[in-house]
Amino acid sequence: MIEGRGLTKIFTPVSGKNRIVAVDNVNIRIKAGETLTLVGESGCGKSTLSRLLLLLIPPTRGEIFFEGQRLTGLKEKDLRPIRKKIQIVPQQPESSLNPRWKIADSICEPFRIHPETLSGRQIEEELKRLLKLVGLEPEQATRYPHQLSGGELQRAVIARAIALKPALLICDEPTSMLDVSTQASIVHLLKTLQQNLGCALLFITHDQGLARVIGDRTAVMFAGQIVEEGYGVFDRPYHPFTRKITSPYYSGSLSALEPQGTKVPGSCVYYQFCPERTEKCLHRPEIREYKDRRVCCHNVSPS
Ligand SMILES: Nc1ncnc2c1ncn2[C@@H]1O[C@H](COP(=O)(O)OP(=O)(O)OP(=O)(O)O)[C@@H](O)[C@H]1O
Repeated sequence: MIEGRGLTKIFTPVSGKNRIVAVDNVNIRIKAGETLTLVGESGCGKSTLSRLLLLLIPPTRGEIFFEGQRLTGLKEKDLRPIRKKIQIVPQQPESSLNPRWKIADSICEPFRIHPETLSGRQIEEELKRLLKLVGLEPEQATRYPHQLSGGELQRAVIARAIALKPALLICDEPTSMLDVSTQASIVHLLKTLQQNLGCALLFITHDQGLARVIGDRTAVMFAGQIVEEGYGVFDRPYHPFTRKITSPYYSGSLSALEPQGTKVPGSCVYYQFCPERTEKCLHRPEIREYKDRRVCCHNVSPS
């Protein structure tokens, strides 16, 4: 349904020095109705990859296809109908809702942006349906964002995101600002909605525990690259980085990675930290199929 080929995003500061390769030659594919969990530590490029797929920023290199249509290079007017089909549930619901608007107005915003979808009376009916779907009371929709809890706000944002019946819902750390019990109810809601609507879900998180709960296919990102992708990634990690982060001794932060030497330009992105590196790793590996996986490592060794 959506596919990124060779996606690369390089941010260049005004000074022109110290360019940041936020996403580095990523191939990603999400099929209709499936869930892909994208997991990786802070700063590895997860949000940048999601912004590329949402067509919010152009790739430096690479192409995006949606339902077989090549999107890169399309004019804005041609992208408009596609934008409706790819929606986001962001990390901080309050910053994506207008504080001066009632919740109902925010939820119905997509119908104003795309007036060809619904009008007048239909919008009122649809609002009632959306509120019910996400578990909000009609009375809560008459309030302003500061009058709702974090979990309620996230439900409102989800209602807005599904209003136009998207084919792909990108959830960028949607529960990281919520307490544990609210997290669980929002994850449950997203999975239920996905089943009911039949949309695909790209669930981005740095929380491995959450990624395990979401299940399905998982992609592990490190330094702008997808280093491993497939089913059962956490139970049977193939890549040394996945093995490191799934080890019971991993503290859950990149600072726990111990450099084994200095960075070598052109080497594998994990070379500096990899205890299993060999001479071959001085040359960057391509991601390749291995049994039920795609792994970016010269020394793939299933555990
Ligand atoms: N607009 C930008 N200009 C310059 N650098 C950027 C920009 N956006 C992101 N970056 C850099 O790109 C890298 C990847 O950032 P990104 O936000 O995609 O990571 P992330 O994995 O989503 O992190 P987090 O989990 O903390 O949100 C980081 O080094 C970040 O500082």
